[in-house]
Amino acid sequence: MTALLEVRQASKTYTSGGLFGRHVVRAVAGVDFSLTSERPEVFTIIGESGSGKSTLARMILNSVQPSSGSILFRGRDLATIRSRRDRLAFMGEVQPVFQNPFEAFNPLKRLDRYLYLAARRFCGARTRADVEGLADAALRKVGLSLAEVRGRFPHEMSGGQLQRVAIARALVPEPALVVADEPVSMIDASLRMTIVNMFRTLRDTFGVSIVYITHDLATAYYISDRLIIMEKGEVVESGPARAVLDAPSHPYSIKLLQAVLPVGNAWRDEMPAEPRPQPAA
Ligand SMILES: Nc1ncnc2c1ncn2[C@@H]1O[C@H](COP(=O)(O)OP(=O)(O)OP(=O)(O)O)[C@@H](O)[C@H]1O
Repeated sequence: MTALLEVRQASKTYTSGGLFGRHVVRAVAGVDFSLTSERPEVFTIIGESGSGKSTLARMILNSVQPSSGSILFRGRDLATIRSRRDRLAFMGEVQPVFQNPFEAFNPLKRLDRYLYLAARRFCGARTRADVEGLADAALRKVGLSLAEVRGRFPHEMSGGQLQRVAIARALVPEPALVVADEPVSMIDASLRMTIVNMFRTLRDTFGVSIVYITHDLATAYYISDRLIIMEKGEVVESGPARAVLDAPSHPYSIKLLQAVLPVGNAWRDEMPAEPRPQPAA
């Protein structure tokens, strides 16, 4: 069975500066992991700022090319995706969710337009009924509906609601994989769990695999099936989430965990009920 995603010895080096001040940064160094296509999971990439998480995420999304190594989606090397048609097909299967929902949307553009555009672009929807039906179905997966979002501008929503719309937009093409780069770090702390729980629902109810990128061990512990911990571009620890976080062995992971565990425990004990997706209209 072909893997959904394979990251094979992926590395990325950035070079900046001129002839005399050349500066080389090894952002990602020889990262290996794979996600099966048989069972959806939440795979988490943990690391502090500058550890290479976002670069790795961009390589998985095919917006940054590895300097060496390769990334395969359903067995196909992303480097071979060149035509517009192939790129659209790939983007329909692998969708991003970014950190800041306020930056993801133009403040002057109504939110429903983003969903309609995704329906036309990725699903080939042409009629108004089809476009609206797809938008509504995606919004219902995150506990919203088109009636609640139609005609509204970004400033009319809270950060948490906006991030749910951003997730809904990513869900329009029914992707197999969502790559979520720090999706809750800009969200009010009281709403974070709602978003994090949503990823669990996507996995369990809608069969979507999630690559969840975070520096936050508490949410990682709560939702991840497996994880890798990155430091300076390298994977320093990997495995089933609970096993790694309950008994970290690398000095960096131990340090990370000691810094946040008391908060994580308190938070875990106070988890709110999981939000339910709404049935289709
Ligand atoms: N386009 C670029 N040009 C040069 N260096 C870069 C570029 N993008 C990232 N880097 C460098 O690569 C390293 C890894 O950055 P990256 O953004 O992937 O880490 P991160 O773990 O996602 O950090 P953060 O959470 O702060 O975004 C950093 O040292 C960063 O400065």
